[in-house]
Amino acid sequence: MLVDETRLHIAIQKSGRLSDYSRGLLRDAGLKIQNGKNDLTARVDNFPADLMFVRDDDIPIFVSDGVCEFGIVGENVLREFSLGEDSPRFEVVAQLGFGKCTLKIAAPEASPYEGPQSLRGARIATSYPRILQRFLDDNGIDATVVKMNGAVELAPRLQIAAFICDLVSTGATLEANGLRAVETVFTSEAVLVRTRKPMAEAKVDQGAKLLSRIDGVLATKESKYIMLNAPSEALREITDILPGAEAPTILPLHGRPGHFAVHAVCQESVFWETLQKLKDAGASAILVLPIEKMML
Ligand SMILES: Nc1ncnc2c1ncn2[C@@H]1O[C@H](COP(=O)(O)OP(=O)(O)OP(=O)(O)O)[C@@H](O)[C@H]1O
Ligand SMILES: O=P(O)(O)OC[C@H]1O[C@H](OP(=O)(O)OP(=O)(O)O)[C@H](O)[C@@H]1O
Ligand SMILES: [Mg+2]
Repeated sequence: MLVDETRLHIAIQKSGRLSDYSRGLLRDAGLKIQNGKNDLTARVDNFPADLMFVRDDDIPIFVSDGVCEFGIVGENVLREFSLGEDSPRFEVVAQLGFGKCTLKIAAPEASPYEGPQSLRGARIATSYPRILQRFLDDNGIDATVVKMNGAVELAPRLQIAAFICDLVSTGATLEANGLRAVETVFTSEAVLVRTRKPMAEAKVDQGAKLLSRIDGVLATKESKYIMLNAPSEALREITDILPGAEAPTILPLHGRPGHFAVHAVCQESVFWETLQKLKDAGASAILVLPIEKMML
């Protein structure tokens, strides 16, 4: 499969925090993925692409080497990889809006903390030694980085280290382990990466198509189609209120002189407060519709 010069290879996490979102995104982009939970690859029936289901840590190297032209991975994993490479050969082509988390340094709840200087001479356990070391260097702190591959939150209790540096989203894991965040090191979300290694012309074209579809999927997530009626004197105020709408369509209403229908694609969230403002400005019959597909 890997020698096929016409099919794209896309690496996504096999099982973990990003797996379902990654599959969901590709499905929304129209790719029919057929495989069982234990398969390591899947052929896409209706697009010239094959999926590789791998550990997330392996995705940067696969994309950098060009074994896979695309990958979906957390910025945290990409950064850790990049800090160990002279010239990683990939580029981030889309921020995907899921897998949002923050790499934080945490300390036992009871221990005192007075800023980064409290880390001097301490042992800090992490699965992200390069990102942590860069943070320490940037802050002029001499500390010992202890590499752990998982269950990092246990390190203080096991007296392996006084501090940890791990991913946090809700904070529930820290709390369950009697820890509190003291420093923010790196903020991350899932991204789509593309190899910088030269690829066959057919793949360049297919890659552009894939990216255009994914951009469309991402755009529809926030976007809504708004329809409303309004008297001519309210049109200016109403079009100013519409969030992220460029060039709305304005059509005369049949049988109601001086009244118009306004149609617009809003590329920002439309909240109830916005609808109230539109109504107060004179709009009526306001409809907000989801957008299923969009090609920009
Ligand atoms: N609590 C969280 N909330 C949101 N996103 C997270 C969270 N924890 C991790 N992530 C993001 O999801 C990615 C995958 O996390 P996961 O815990 O599934 O990785 P893993 O255990 O290293 O999996 P693998 O077996 O693929 O190596 C992380 O690299 C990070 O970008
Ligand atoms: O702030 P929270 O919402 O509690 O999330 C943080 C936890 O999530 C991640 O682990 P995950 O649950 O993905 O398991 P893993 O350690 O096996 O990768 C991370 O390593 C933390 O342990
Ligand atoms: Mg991993």
